[in-house]
Amino acid sequence: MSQPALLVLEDGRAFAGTSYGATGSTFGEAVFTTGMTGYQETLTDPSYHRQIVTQTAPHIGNTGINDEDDESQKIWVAGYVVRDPARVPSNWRAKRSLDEQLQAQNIVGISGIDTRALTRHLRERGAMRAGISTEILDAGELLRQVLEQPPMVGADLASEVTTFEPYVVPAEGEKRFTVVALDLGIKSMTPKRMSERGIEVHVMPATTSLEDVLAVNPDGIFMSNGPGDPETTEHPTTLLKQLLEQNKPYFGICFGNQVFGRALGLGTFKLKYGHRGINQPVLDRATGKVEITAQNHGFAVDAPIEETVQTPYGTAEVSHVSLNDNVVEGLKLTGRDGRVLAFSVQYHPEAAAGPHDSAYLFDRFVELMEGRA
Ligand SMILES: NC(=O)CC[C@H](N)C(=O)O
Repeated sequence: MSQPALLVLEDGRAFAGTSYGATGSTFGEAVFTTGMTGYQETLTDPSYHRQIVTQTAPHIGNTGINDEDDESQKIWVAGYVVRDPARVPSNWRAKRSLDEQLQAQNIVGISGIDTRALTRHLRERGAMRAGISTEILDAGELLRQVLEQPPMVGADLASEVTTFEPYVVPAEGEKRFTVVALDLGIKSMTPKRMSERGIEVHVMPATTSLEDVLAVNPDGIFMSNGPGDPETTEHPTTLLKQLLEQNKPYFGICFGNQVFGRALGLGTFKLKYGHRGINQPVLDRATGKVEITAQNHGFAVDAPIEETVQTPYGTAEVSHVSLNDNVVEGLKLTGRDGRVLAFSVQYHPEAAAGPHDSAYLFDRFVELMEGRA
């Protein structure tokens, strides 16, 4: 049964609506995503841990929930904000409604609010802490609790989403390469995209030691997407520095781009409201081609776009930029031998959900390993 629900932002702006999914109270960073489709992949992306996600698309839930498209074992968003939920889901793969799935996983949501006004507010004021409740309908009291929550800046969250035990995703067809994928919040489509290319992927916990990485004799190293502030990635950053020192080819996605930036000595910083959606234009600076990409990031690498950066491992440069706001969307490192050693992107070539324009990056990783095999 739907009940009254309240959403309060940390600056006091409040939206009254109707409960969606589970009842109760929840807190997190309020962000918005512009994806018209792909809500199942969004909800189950571990990078959304501790975030209250607003969908700018007004109709959500139309295709229900299926048993194939989850990007991890569960829904990670802290809360969910939808304008107008589908009353009757309809899709040949649907097994249940989104509302039922949110309830089953105890995810508190709110519907029936003006998500356009909320999005415009977040664009103007920036992503901020928020709370949704069906129990505390007094805005002042809910605000008091919102202000007690920890901010996203400084949040070390990879340890809360990473796998406890290593596991192997076998290569499809003939095995060509072995890759260690450090799981900072990995989406299941990422190892799949590698295994399709003959890569045996050893997914390992975020705290894995250099010895344990080298024990499987990897041809390449991968670091995944993940939640939280990249300034807290001390262990993965140190590990990556050691692996670059040993000339191990590297590919990183999203958090893996930020870890790479930090390993190269660059800084990271929080964007005002981030990039989230599956319609984000990115320029490949080497080819001049534009890709439409899937994105979900609130932080970015601080690097000079027109200049190269000298690092202990070779020369680094910005390979991709956002065409919306010029934010760094990719990095490339040319090793001391003059060949590309490592690269990463801030966006999501695994495209789950999202357009497949950037799938070539997985091929580029294969080429990188071929060149160094
Ligand atoms: N999807 C991700 O890997 C996000 C990385 C990081 N947590 C950010 O918000 O920028």
